[in-house]
Amino acid sequence: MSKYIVVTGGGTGGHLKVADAFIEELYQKGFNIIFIGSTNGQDKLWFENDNRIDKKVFLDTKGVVNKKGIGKFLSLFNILKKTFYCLGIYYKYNISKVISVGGFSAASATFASIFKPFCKLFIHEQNSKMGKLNEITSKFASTVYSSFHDFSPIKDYPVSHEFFHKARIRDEVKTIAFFGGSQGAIAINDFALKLTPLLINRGIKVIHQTGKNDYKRVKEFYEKNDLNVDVFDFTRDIISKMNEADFVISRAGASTLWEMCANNLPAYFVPYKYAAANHQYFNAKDLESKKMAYICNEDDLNEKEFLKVLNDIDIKEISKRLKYSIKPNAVENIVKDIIQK
Ligand SMILES: CC(=O)N[C@H]1[C@@H](OP(=O)(O)OP(=O)(O)OC[C@H]2O[C@@H](n3ccc(=O)[nH]c3=O)[C@H](O)[C@@H]2O)O[C@H](CO)[C@@H](O)[C@@H]1O
Repeated sequence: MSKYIVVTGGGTGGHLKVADAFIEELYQKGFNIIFIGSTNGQDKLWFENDNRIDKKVFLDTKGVVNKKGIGKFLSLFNILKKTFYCLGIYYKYNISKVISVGGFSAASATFASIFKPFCKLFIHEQNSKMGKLNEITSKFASTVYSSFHDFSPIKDYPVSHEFFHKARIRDEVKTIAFFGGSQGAIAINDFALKLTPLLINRGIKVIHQTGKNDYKRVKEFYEKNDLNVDVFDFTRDIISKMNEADFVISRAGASTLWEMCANNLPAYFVPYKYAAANHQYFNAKDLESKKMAYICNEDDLNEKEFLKVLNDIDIKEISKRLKYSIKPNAVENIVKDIIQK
């Protein structure tokens, strides 16, 4: 068997974080890793200088789903062209297993795995609703892994061990964090600007991740109003921020959501309403229906309503329930399963 294995996919932090978990586990197991992503999105930022990866390929591909007419046709044609390029790589390195974490970055490498005889495709779907690419290619996959779907042989989500190691049951809300996901969320930032003065008045500490594009505006607001907030655009050390927080107002991207579960950190989710098939809402709904989270539509965000929740919340009970919502070692178990197949 070839010791080379392909990991593909990316675009946003949610996909890349899972790709990173696979890369680390495969690296620990002594595999030679080929990563295939895109020049568009954040793939290069995450993996261009990564020494665990033997070969990095960044293809000039873009998404197809939101395009129309000739634009859609050209994107599809480009993906097809790059599919043949990936096939060349698969033959050269005798690839027999491809792991896709989805996103448009994964398209060409995933199709190539379907075209190559005796090459097996494994998909990790992060969300409660399947992405378009995964929906199409899952029919050809050996196994599809998902934390939200019962067909998955392993339902735990690949979350770094440190979120489990540093988990703690919250018993009082002393610190509240605002998280906008890997790109930040203006709706959450706007809400933070209204809510933070009220929280600070109550003696609550505030942490705020704004995303790159809105950082300046938010930081200036806090400075101008003399509000002492731990504000940053993006951090590589999100675990420290999560660990310090007792309650979080957050987008419901899958990686963030499961990391908070692993850390036993209760959340008030504000799903991104334009996410494909409204998947962020359904990601959060799964937890809310088990009384492990709150959900608020971004158009309904209201400080008074939030403060009511804050007065009534049994933070300890929710935090305790979260402890049983996810188990560690998901990526180890998935990789073991892939190796056996
Ligand atoms: C707008 C959109 O379509 N977002 C999608 C994207 O979200 P997004 O890229 O925001 O993904 P997630 O919330 O799943 O993951 C973000 C990752 O970045 C990390 N992080 C975040 C902030 C920070 O300062 N530092 C840091 O390291 C988080 O800990 C997490 O691991 O992919 C997810 C997984 O497919 C989907 O569920 C989301 O719906």
